[in-house]
Amino acid sequence: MSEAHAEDGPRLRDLSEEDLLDRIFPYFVQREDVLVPPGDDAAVLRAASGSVVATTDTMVLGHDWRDEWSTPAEVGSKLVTQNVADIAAMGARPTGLLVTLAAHGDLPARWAEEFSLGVASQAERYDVSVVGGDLSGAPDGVVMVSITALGDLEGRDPVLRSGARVGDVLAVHGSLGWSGAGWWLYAQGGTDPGPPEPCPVRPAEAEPPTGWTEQSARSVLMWSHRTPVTSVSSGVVASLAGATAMMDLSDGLVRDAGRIARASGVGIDLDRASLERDFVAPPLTDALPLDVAWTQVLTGGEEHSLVATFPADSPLLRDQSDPDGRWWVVGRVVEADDARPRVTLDGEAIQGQGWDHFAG
Ligand SMILES: Nc1ncnc2c1ncn2[C@@H]1O[C@H](COP(=O)(O)OP(=O)(O)OP(=O)(O)O)[C@@H](O)[C@H]1O
Ligand SMILES: Cc1ncc(C[n+]2csc(CCOP(=O)(O)O)c2C)c(N)n1
Ligand SMILES: [Mg+2]
Repeated sequence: MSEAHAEDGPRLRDLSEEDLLDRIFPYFVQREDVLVPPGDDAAVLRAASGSVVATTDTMVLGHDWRDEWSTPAEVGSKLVTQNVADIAAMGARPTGLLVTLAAHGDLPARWAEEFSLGVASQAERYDVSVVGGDLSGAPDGVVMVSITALGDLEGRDPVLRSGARVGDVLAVHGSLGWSGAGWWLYAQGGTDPGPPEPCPVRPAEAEPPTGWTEQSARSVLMWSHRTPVTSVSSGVVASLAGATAMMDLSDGLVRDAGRIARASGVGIDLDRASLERDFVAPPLTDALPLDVAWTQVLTGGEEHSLVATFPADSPLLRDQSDPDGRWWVVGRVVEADDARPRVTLDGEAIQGQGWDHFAG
């Protein structure tokens, strides 16, 4: 909502913290495991299984989003997905979110409200309550938003990065490279051509549609960049099916698979033919040159699909019944070899390693 800056209406500096919270609290629906809702010094949540999964993720204006590209609601929605994906990647379900907004006083109060609305609607998608947060001022021009997410393993063991074993296969749930491709299109100076008719859906939501046009392909990729999605139920299913290691894909397949490989003391060899058949495909190849489509599949960030390793004979890999989409095998776990990079493609080194916050 870049227009919000031009809008009349109060700025944050015109409101007390209570005034702003009074505008924000009504968006947040409390689920039954919330014993003390937002408004006291801290919230109280039921911890049914006796352990709490906890993670946090932050976004900064200019570094993680641009107001020309993303509405405040889309920023809120993406922040929720980033955090929920980390909970899902442990094989847990999210139970509570704590939301922090640190902003300069000239920010329209409407920005904070629409951001909160985006948080609330994406929290609804993942069936998780917003149980509190924090407000802080910031220097001119600075807007930073952050969520701390809590989750419950419901009695399951957590799925760590360190459990991959030689002989396992590496599989991906959801899309690869769509968000990174959207970012690339924006960075090229592109604008979203607008929702195509009929609006296509992403693979985590339903069957991948066919019949893309360049316009519908560009639009869905740019949309995926603004509002990526993850699947909590698929993380739980993977855990129940015996996933040996799991992560959400935030910094690209090669870098994140490298994290599993390092934590597990193994190597991972990606399979070019599988990636080409199942991922270097429409809509990516309708909107991007082929080499860019490959780069985004291998290294595009902010996808928040899940990547996991499984024993090669896991029945889940042949199961196509999950309405949230299936797991696609993209590689295999091999012995670590000091003479080769941790992650290879058909045994060869890969150009480009994915997103790093400080190196860019
Ligand atoms: N400033 C910090 N202090 C303490 N621990 C940190 C800090 N930053 C990150 N960590 C921890 O380091 C680990 C890796 O962090 P990282 O942010 O890369 O993981 P992630 O949340 O899966 O990634 P992403 O932010 O890309 O989704 C996590 O366990 C995280 O809690
Ligand atoms: C304006 C702007 N510039 C660059 C990017 C790209 N970007 C930012 S963070 C990230 C990786 C995931 O971060 P994290 O590990 O914190 O989840 C990527 C690929 C963007 N979204 N907006
Ligand atoms: Mg993660």
